[in-house]
Amino acid sequence: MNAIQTNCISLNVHHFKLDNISLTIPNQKISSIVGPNGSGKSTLLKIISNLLKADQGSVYIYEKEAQCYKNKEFAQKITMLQQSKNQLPNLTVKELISFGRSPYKHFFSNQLSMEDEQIISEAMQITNITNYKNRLFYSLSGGEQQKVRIAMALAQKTSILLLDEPTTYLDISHQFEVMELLQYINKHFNITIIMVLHDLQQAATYSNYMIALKQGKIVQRGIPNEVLTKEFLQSVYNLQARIKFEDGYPLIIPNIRR
Ligand SMILES: Nc1ncnc2c1ncn2[C@@H]1O[C@H](COP(=O)(O)OP(=O)(O)OP(=O)(O)O)[C@@H](O)[C@H]1O
Repeated sequence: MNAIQTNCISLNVHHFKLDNISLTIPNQKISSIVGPNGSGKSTLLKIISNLLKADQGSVYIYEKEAQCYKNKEFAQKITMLQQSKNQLPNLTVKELISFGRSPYKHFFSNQLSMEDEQIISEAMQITNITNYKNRLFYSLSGGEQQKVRIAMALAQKTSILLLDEPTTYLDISHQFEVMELLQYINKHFNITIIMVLHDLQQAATYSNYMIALKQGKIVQRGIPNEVLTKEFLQSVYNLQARIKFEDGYPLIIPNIRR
């Protein structure tokens, strides 16, 4: 079974059109959506996560149409971490993570159950942020904040996690820390991960499947080694470059005139 399937999704936003997107996202794998700025990656992620409604087409989550899920049921299946800039709530780390339990609460209950406490504590351990649990979220560094957001998503106990540019604004070591954490979550908890990434080297290294958009259309999809080629860089990014592998890691070396 696929985690997600979209059938002929289209959406017009002002001068932009997301055009006839049909794709399948494999279950329990890591998939990345790549493509130039403004190609429609975030828009596609928002449609999948029900934050935006397509003009045409349909989204299926585990073979059930997204529109047919009740809100709480949907929030127990899929969650999305949006781009992180300017989202600095005045809450402690633990308070923020406890919001991840909202889809499991009764209408009249605000109390955390023993089970909630255990799940929150486990989410903090996995992401290695237990020491910050009483710190105010806004006082943390960008890398620490991103781990808290991932912990909140883990506490939500969904089987699908969407992330829009999870490593933007992070230094190179925190970028790899986040990618390794996502890989760990995928492997140990079988969570399907779908992320929008700009770094093609990281996308190819950490993903099982890649989808490339350009001007609102899918232009490539497949396993990373087949997608990331010099022809792909030329046609999708208009970049002349060669790709070299060092210990299995792809290095994109642009043709720069010196
Ligand atoms: N609410 C909106 N109003 C007007 N235009 C929008 C809106 N949302 C998206 N767009 C336009 O749709 C196009 C695709 O945007 P989107 O954010 O999906 O691209 P992206 O591939 O994620 O870009 P980036 O890599 O720069 O984040 C852009 O041209 C953008 O300006």
